Amino acid sequence: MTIYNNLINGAWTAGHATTPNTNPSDQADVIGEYAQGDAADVNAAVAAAQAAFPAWSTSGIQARHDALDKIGNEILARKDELGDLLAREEGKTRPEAIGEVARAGQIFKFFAGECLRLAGESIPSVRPGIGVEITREPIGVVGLITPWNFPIAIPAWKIAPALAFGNCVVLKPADLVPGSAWALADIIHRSGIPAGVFNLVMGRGRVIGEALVQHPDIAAISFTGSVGVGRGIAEACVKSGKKVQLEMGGKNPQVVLDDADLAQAVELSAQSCFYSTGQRCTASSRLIVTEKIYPAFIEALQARMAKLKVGDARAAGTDIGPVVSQAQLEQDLSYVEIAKAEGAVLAAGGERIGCHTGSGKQGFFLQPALLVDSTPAMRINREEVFGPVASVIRVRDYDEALAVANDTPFGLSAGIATTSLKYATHFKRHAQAGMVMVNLPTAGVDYHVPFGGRKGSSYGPREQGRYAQEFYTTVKTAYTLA
Ligand SMILES: NC(=O)C1=CN([C@@H]2O[C@H](COP(=O)(O)OP(=O)(O)OC[C@H]3O[C@@H](n4cnc5c(N)ncnc54)[C@H](O)[C@@H]3O)[C@@H](O)[C@H]2O)C=CC1
Ligand SMILES: O=Cc1ccc(S(=O)(=O)O)cc1
Repeated sequence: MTIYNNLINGAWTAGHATTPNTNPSDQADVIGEYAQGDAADVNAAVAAAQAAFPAWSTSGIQARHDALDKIGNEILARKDELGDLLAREEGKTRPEAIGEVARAGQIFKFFAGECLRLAGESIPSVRPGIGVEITREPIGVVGLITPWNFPIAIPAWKIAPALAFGNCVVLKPADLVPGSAWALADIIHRSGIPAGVFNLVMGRGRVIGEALVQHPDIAAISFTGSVGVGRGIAEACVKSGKKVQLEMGGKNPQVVLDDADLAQAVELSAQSCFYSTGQRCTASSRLIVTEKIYPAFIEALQARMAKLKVGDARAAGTDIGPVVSQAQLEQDLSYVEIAKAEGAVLAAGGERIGCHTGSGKQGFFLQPALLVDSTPAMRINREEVFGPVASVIRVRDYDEALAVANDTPFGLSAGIATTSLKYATHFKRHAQAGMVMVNLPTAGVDYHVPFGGRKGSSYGPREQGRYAQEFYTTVKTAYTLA
């Protein structure tokens, strides 16, 4: 079995132990053994990054552009192979996984361009004879902590802006999916960037993640994952004066109005609730449907769900791959039971199934679940499930739909299906979410525009696009006597 080590100061370094990376479509398939680091590895990685920072932060923008562009090109050239690895370790279908890898490549190429576009301002002083310049500088060594649901795109969308703006990086990928992060680290390592600028430390969140968050030489932490862990990280960062950026959960509403195009509303709901096995922070999990279209919508959605093919992530024709892990499968199933106990009616799916390939593979397969007649106060409508489980709430009209959509502690993404310009315009302005979709699934975002939410979903500056510079740079104001 191949052993994949950590990357510290430009050298592949063994951890104190290794963990098998297994395939959620088939637990008998072990992809490799991945290093488990410890606090000493974090200390070594941070020290290497600190040492590399003075040269990298003042290196020319052409050199940084060229390195990021080269990384992006290799990712794109290898998207099929890397996509297959991603589907194997995380359980997205192969086309979804290849799409995610392509996104990662495009992100590196976008931020290669951003190296050249970072600009300052020159402003006259209120005092005659003085010039004022406002510039952006790198912040130092950044700790990046990433989740399992986008094993290459989320590392990419944190690493690329960090490096573009002259920071050094220690990446701690999710314990469940180290393979794609390791492959990305290998590409970055071979791109020619100096030793120590980028470091990879794999291992447990409680060990590696906490050591990064507590480290005095880490200037900033960017985290994507669960609300509980995110809040703890924010508290620790505020205490120690670190900059912090969090992307956490969602309970994204999809409103369907009486005047919606029924076929379009059903398709976008099926896509955003169930594709990628519902394991996207942008997935919709609450379908808020006005009363006249409700019966036809439920019937058509059930018919659409009956056509979804659940199976091995890498098999041709699979629509919905496995749930990522046994623990996540148990969480999904338990929410179906909680919803039923609270009075919702299971109208489709919701049970664990064997693999459709008939090969006897031991995977975590769940038939996508639809719960109808649910009410806003039920736990299924308040807590993030993070699986292919959707609940439907019947409402009278647009006003009630908007109120229910906003009645959540989260605010990442919100969607509306309507043919009315009036309601679409009103919803765009009044939905309490960082991202709003009209006649589109709540999931499915571009890589070159800001990504992030409100309320309990996000904290700190936005990720992605040119807005990423807000987190990965610090502003300097310089006064010069002419
Ligand atoms: N919003 C999102 O994109 C995501 C949300 N989730 C939610 O979180 C739930 C649990 O999934 P997990 O993978 O366990 O998420 P998690 O929040 O535990 O893990 C995310 C990352 O944080 C690290 N981590 C864990 N504990 C840490 C700590 N004390 N200090 C620093 N870093 C730590 C993990 O190793 C991983 O790299 C899911 O069921 C889902 O509801 C999970 C993944 C992504
Ligand atoms: O990388 C994070 C990420 C990527 C894609 C999406 S979406 O499925 O397009 O909404 C969400 C998060």
